[in-house]
Amino acid sequence: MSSDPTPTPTPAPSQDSEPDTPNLDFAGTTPYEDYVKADVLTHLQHTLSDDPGEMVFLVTTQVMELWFTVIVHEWETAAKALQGDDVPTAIAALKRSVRELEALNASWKPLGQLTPQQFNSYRSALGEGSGFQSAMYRRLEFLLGEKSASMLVPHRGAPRVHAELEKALHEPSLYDEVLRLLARRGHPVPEEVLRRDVSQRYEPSPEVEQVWTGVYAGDEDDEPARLGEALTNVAELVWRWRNDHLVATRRAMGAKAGTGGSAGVAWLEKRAQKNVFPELWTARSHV
Ligand code: HEM
Ligand SMILES: N[C@@H](CC(=O)c1ccccc1NC=O)C(=O)O
Repeated sequence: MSSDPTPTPTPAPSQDSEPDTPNLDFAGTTPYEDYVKADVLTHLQHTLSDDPGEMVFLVTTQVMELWFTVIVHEWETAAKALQGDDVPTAIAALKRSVRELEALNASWKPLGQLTPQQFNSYRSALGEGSGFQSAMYRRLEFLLGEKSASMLVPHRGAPRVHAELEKALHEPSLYDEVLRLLARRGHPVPEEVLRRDVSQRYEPSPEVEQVWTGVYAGDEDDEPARLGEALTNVAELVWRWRNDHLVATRRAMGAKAGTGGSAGVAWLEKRAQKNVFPELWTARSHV
């Protein structure tokens, strides 16, 4: 009734009256924070200079470290699946890693056109720091077959990192697992390849090249052929990362020596020349 003297109660600002508004009321930290650890992640940006351009250099490096971590996870999933003869699971993980490699490579954008003057504004603050000392990148290279015991040396002072890398050094690479699977499927992979010391760098073999030639000449829908194409996509995108890094470095510092103690661009050029999964490329000449 309009004559009712009782005042209309103001609606309580609770979610009951507005079912579409987000929940604002948490006793402790938000479930988002508990899951994402955004507060930790967004307070790890300790720049070393006063140059405003250093922030994006540091964050890009951190973002790339996170992508390396995801990609290593996918390749370890793929390697384990291959060990269990589960090719579809391996291919699914490799396909995810291809999208992730594309996102990784896209993150070169902010650093791709640094001038020497811009890079110099904070370069000296980096001291002897270098991406060469990235343990996660090293695990990624190890999974591709680029094994090298000397790459563990910089990590002697960090026991957890060293132990993880040492384990990765002695485990078969993703490519070793692929070749073992092909052998189990009746492809003539030589014994010396199957029994190789997996802690050593993988060296291309003419017999393995022949195996891939046979796979490529066969049914394209067969699991080995689909695996070969997924691996070729991975190889191309890793090569692209190395090349984008090389060109960014050439633009930012020319032929100066690297902070990591290498010759810089000349050293990176040599590494970018190498094909990932070499026989997947050379076999194509024989199909
Ligand atoms: C303009 C930016 C960059 C320049 C000028 C540059 C320069 C270099 C140079 C000269 C090297 C050779 C090693 C040495 O330091 O002596 C190197 C290695 C390396 N850098 Fe960078 N870098 C840049 C950005 C990045 C970023 C954003 C990452 C991401 C993590 C990164 C990761 C690496 C890795 C993993 C290596 C070792 C490569 C290998 O072992 O083959 N770099 N970089
Ligand atoms: N190696 C670079 C420095 C550099 O780019 C860097 C330094 C610290 C952490 C990551 C880096 N990225 C790649 O090496 C240089 O020689 O200037």
